[in-house]
Amino acid sequence: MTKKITIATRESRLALWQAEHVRTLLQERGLTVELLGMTTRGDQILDRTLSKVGGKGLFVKELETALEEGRAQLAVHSLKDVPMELPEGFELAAILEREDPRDAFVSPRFASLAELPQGAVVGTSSLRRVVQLKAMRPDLRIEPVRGNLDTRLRKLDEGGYDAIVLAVAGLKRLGLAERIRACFTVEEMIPCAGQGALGIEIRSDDAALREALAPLIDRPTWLATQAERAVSRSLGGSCSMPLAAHAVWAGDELRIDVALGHPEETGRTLLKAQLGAFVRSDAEARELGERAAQALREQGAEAYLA
Ligand SMILES: NCc1[nH]cc(CCC(=O)O)c1CC(=O)O
Repeated sequence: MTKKITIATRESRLALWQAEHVRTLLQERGLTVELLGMTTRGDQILDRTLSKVGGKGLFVKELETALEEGRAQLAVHSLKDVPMELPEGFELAAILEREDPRDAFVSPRFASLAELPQGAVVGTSSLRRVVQLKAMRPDLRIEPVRGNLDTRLRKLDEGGYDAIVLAVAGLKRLGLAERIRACFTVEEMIPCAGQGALGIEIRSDDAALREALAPLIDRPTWLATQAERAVSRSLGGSCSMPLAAHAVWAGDELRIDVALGHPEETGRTLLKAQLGAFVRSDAEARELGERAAQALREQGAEAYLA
């Protein structure tokens, strides 16, 4: 592959960091890479709740059109924003080594969730975070906060919230780690499927590029996120549901933690399960995820799925 490769990317600071990161990795392998910045529908309507306007797929659609039209050859995504089923003709060619998958507690005044006074206002628009926060602290008032990372931090600093919850990985990538007051453990606040990992999407017919990207695949992350995404897919696949799924390796064993809350009655009992298996293949990883989804069903998940 001597041809130039173009990466289609959203223009948020986080998306650009991620695209630059992949550019550097490819340049280190001797490839010539440039970026094509694009504003997606998702970026244009950041003030409305995403689940109400069509979900996270809005962020990837325009990038896929650029791949389809040959204006770019690959797109870099936060894996957690990638729908469970990609459209016909596209695939994830690589998943990179996962960064810190935890969620962060960010506050100008309080050092941790435990220090928040009764009835404090916490900002998050993620239903997954809402249901887990309510399970820990039913007294909190949880308010939506939308926008990219810089916008959300600004809204916190302007005094609209006592604290907000954000992904550690995004804050670290943007050099904002000093804003983190405390990190939730992955058992306290189970991350969503794919959190902290980057996925590289290509056209399925681009075999040469698939081969060029293969060395970037981190096999442990690949298998762990296959299991996590299988949970979501098995329960109906919407990325806006209050579902958490996070898998970690303990030697050759992959252990997965899952949690499901109710999308409207967010204070309802959180369904939780923890399973493990020795996993060597994609099929075994997906089977673990499906068993975890089944464990949630046995606890009554159907009543929680709209
Ligand atoms: N939903 C937005 C989004 N997509 C990816 C990240 C951070 C990076 C990651 O988790 O991989 C964030 C910000 C956040 O959830 O706080």
